[in-house]
Amino acid sequence: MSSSPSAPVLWFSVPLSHGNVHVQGVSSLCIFFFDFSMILQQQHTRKYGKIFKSHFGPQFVVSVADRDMVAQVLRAEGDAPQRANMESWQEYRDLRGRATGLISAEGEQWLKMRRVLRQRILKPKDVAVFSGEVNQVIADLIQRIYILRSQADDGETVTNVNDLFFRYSMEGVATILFESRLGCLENVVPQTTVEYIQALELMFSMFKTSMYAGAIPRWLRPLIPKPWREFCRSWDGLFKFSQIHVDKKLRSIQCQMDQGERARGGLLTYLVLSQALTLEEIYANVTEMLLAGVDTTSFTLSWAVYLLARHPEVQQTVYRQIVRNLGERHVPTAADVPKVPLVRALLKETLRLFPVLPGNGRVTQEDLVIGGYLIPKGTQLALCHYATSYEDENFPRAREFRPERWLREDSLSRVDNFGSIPFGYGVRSCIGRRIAELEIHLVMIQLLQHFEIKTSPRTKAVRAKTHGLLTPGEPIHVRFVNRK
Ligand code: HEM
Repeated sequence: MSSSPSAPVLWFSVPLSHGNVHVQGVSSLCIFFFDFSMILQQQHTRKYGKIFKSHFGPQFVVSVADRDMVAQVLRAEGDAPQRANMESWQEYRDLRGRATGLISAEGEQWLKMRRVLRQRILKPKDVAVFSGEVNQVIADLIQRIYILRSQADDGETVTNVNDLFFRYSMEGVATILFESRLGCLENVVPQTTVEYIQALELMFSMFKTSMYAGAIPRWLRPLIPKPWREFCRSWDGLFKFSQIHVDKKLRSIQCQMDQGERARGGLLTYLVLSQALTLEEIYANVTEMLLAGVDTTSFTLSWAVYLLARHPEVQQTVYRQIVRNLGERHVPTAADVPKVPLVRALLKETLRLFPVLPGNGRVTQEDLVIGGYLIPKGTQLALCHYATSYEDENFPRAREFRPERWLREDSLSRVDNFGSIPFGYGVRSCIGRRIAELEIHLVMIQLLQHFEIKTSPRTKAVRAKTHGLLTPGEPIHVRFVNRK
């Protein structure tokens, strides 16, 4: 969009007038995607309006917390939108001679990889073929719930469900990405997987510190070496793990070919055989996808279970639809999901209330006029969809957990709603969305078929906190009670 001469120039701030821009001295951190604490999003939107400017050290960020303005920004995007500055990720990759993956790449490099990957995992029908593999993981998850319950005093409570769902999500996404099982849901988890989990934990535990490290000039690193060292160490661990599994697959494909067999398989086999990406690009992409696909899915599942336990009437309605349309024990596949629209609605409503990525980052690639303000090219934007998700204007009775609002027949629902875009929107939206949906839909159906999920005396009111991602502020404990 071209700049309008009459629009105030947001970048340099403007004298008070209608819709004046406020300069904030708060820390708006540009991390994984964009961590702009959900509390701050809401507080600042109330105080400063739906578009305001913040600064983090020398860096300025324009926050947009309005459904229509967010839609305007995302609809105006070019072919290769730029998310936010990923310099520290890039620097690590340069240092170790590694390639960038979808998250960290920009421009032509990103476009090339996205074109390849989107052919295989972007559409629901592409991932529907993984239903069988995901169901095997779900069978192990349910077994694990029986084991954990049997160890509880009341024979029903599972403590810290996120630990369980973390293992499920990791196993599920790895089954699809590596075409092999990792053993996360077994009693004794293999050592390489334990090491990966440690690297992942390290990555998240010092996320903010490491990003400060990225923002600190290099010459200061000798004085404060730890954050950068840890950042590199965690990436080393993540890359090492992916490389082990990709190489294993390579060897097995080679073996098949040596025996004159045609190698068949899923995503990884396709990537290897098509040679559309270099081997380094394959390592980088599976590393970044695994990183992006585990906590996001597990936190969402933890919240969904928490909400269902606290809203038994909603749970009962969803369960009744499952029994009516699929049966009590039918093992669902992707083809069954449209028959239970309340399960889809449950996921949308969970992500509206607890969007695991509460905001999203973009760098404008052209001058834009948003809300009457000129936003010059190169400005960093924070799209605050946590704030818009809680607006009554976008979602009537927004604080209530009402999955049915997402059903077409619901009188309060609104189609094409940019108020809640937990997977982003457009050409740079989440490439793993369909994988996450498959994993969550199928597991929610089966969990509800097997168990009634109930609060236990240990279930507290859990608040969300931001820690790079929006996470439960404390462990969630619930009872998994056998269905009669
Ligand atoms: C509930 C689960 C998930 C949520 C809420 C989620 C959300 C998001 C969001 C908001 C973005 C940024 C989109 C944008 O900038 O417009 C994103 C990007 C991305 N996600 Fe997810 N995600 C989830 C699961 C997954 C899974 C399972 C995978 C991999 C298998 C994955 C891989 C990625 C990748 C690679 C990107 C970067 C895409 C690009 O830049 O082209 N995500 N995700």
